[in-house]
Amino acid sequence: MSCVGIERSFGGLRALKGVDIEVRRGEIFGLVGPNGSGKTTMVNVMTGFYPPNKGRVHLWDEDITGMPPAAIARLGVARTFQNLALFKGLSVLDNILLGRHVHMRPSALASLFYWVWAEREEIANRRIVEEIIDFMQLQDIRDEPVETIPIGLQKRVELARALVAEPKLLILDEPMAGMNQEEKEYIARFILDAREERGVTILLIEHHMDVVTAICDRITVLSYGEVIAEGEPRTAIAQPRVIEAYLGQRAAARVGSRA
Ligand SMILES: Nc1ncnc2c1ncn2[C@@H]1O[C@H](COP(=O)(O)OP(=O)(O)OP(=O)(O)O)[C@@H](O)[C@H]1O
Repeated sequence: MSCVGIERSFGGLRALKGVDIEVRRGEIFGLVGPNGSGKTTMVNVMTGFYPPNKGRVHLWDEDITGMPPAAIARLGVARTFQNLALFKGLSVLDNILLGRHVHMRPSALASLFYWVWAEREEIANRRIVEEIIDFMQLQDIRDEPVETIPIGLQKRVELARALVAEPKLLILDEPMAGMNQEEKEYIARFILDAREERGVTILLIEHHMDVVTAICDRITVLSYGEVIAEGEPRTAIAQPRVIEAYLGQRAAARVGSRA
């Protein structure tokens, strides 16, 4: 995916001020930056939730600028959200099955050839869902109501739901938020395996710098809606502008906590 000159404002606030980002096929790409720097807004632009005010978004060779989210999802872009977006009251399995909806046919047409298609589709959907449940090691809790399992596992279910869509590009918005070290390592392993075994390109928004430097091939660092560094993770985060941006945030937090 390549984004060129992306601008996006909310009222008078310029959340993105001409951002260029290129995610190459097959890589694990990190999008980092202090709170409020524009990471989620950028992902919303990429996935069609917020069309940019200026700039173009290409998914490999196709210009997808301004396309609605459902159309972009059908082209192979899946995402998880910063805050969990699972359906309470449904089981783990049903939540994961919902991730297949991008591949389901329009109902009127499907009903015409219902018996032929429905059966074939059902088999295909089940096969991929079972494969992903295995891959994400969720067999033991597949029938549990999703709200009753621990947060770390709920995050894994969300990742599974995104993977059953068989995306070409998977965008993960802070998949490790609120996790302990062991859970973080688990998710990091799954991300690496998703790339190796399933050929998925990954864009990762992540605050844990140890994870970013361990698994990302390249990163872009945003601050106040602008790119302040990019490239190999260790080199990029060691740049003075990046250190300054993060130190500024910590200082602001200290002042805030004293007020
Ligand atoms: N829907 C919106 N309406 C108004 N302002 C918004 C909206 N979405 C984001 N913003 C503002 O745009 C700026 C960038 O926010 P964004 O959520 O993209 O940052 P972020 O880097 O993802 O932050 P965090 O790490 O805290 O999630 C912030 O100042 C935020 O308040």
